[in-house]
Amino acid sequence: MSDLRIAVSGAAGRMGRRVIAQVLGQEGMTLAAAVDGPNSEFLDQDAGTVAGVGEAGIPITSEYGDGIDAIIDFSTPPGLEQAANFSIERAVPLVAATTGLTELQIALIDEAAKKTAVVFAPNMSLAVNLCMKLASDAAAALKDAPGGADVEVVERHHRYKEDAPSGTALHFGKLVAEQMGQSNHVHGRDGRPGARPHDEIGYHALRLGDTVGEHNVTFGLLGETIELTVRSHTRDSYAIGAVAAAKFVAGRSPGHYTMNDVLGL
Ligand SMILES: NC(=O)C1=CN([C@@H]2O[C@H](COP(=O)(O)OP(=O)(O)OC[C@H]3O[C@@H](n4cnc5c(N)ncnc54)[C@H](OP(=O)(O)O)[C@@H]3O)[C@@H](O)[C@H]2O)C=CC1
Ligand SMILES: O=C(O)C1=N[C@H](C(=O)O)C[C@H](O)C1
Repeated sequence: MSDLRIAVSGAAGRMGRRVIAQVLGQEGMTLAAAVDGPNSEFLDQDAGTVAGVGEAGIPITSEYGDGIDAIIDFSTPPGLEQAANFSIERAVPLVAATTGLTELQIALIDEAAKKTAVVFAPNMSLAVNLCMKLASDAAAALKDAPGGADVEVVERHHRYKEDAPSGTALHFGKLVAEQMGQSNHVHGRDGRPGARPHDEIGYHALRLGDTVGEHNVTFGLLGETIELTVRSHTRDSYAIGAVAAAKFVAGRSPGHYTMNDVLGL
């Protein structure tokens, strides 16, 4: 069987470099394109060298070319748009990992899923996706808890992160609200907001040094507390999941697929 030809979008970024390292290190997979921003200082440089894993023979460019079996996108909202438009034009399967997207950008991903197979997830890690299932189960079990259960989501990321709260934190909140019905999503608290109502989920975003990514979901009951915490120690946890997702979508029927599908959760 011929190698799976992967295009990496956001190639010179923190995540793109780790995805390139995974792609180059895997049997049955080839790096077909490495796309970065139009003004990237890394244009024309070798993608493997920039990733720190030795020459790959693929230059970083600002455009996609031919012969791509799947795109893995960890870039910026405009980078995601470019990747999704290419995916739509050529029916190339897409792994969309960029967060902080607008409704229009999400609609573009939905458009791609009509043409090809798409995994769109705010977090590609096994541990985080398993923790999401646990949070959903906990929320279902606690929805009628005597005295009610207050839910707060706290996330910690590196100082360079541009969106807040993280896409993962928002997804944790969405999953909890699907079970418990909270309609009021509050970002931080200040002043004198008064006693906490039950229909609220609070989000708190910490930005600290080089923290890779941490999420904590707390269920506060009267008399006891449950906390779920998941910590990513290296970006490889996301890159490994994204490469598994690319293998999963390649050659599959059009539609949206989840990381639970990919990871068998
Ligand atoms: N789903 C998941 O599991 C995870 C998602 N993420 C998300 O991935 C995204 C990237 O994170 P991170 O790697 O830390 O960010 P970085 O800022 O390190 O990297 C983003 C890269 O995208 C490049 N870029 C800009 N425009 C385009 C374009 N049109 N096409 C292709 N690339 C482009 C940037 O180039 P330039 O600097 O020249 O603009 C930069 O090199 C974020 O949204 C983050 O939240 C991160 C980790 C895990
Ligand atoms: O920007 C990051 O680094 C991360 N972003 C994703 C998010 O916003 O949820 C996933 C992960 O937490 C790392």
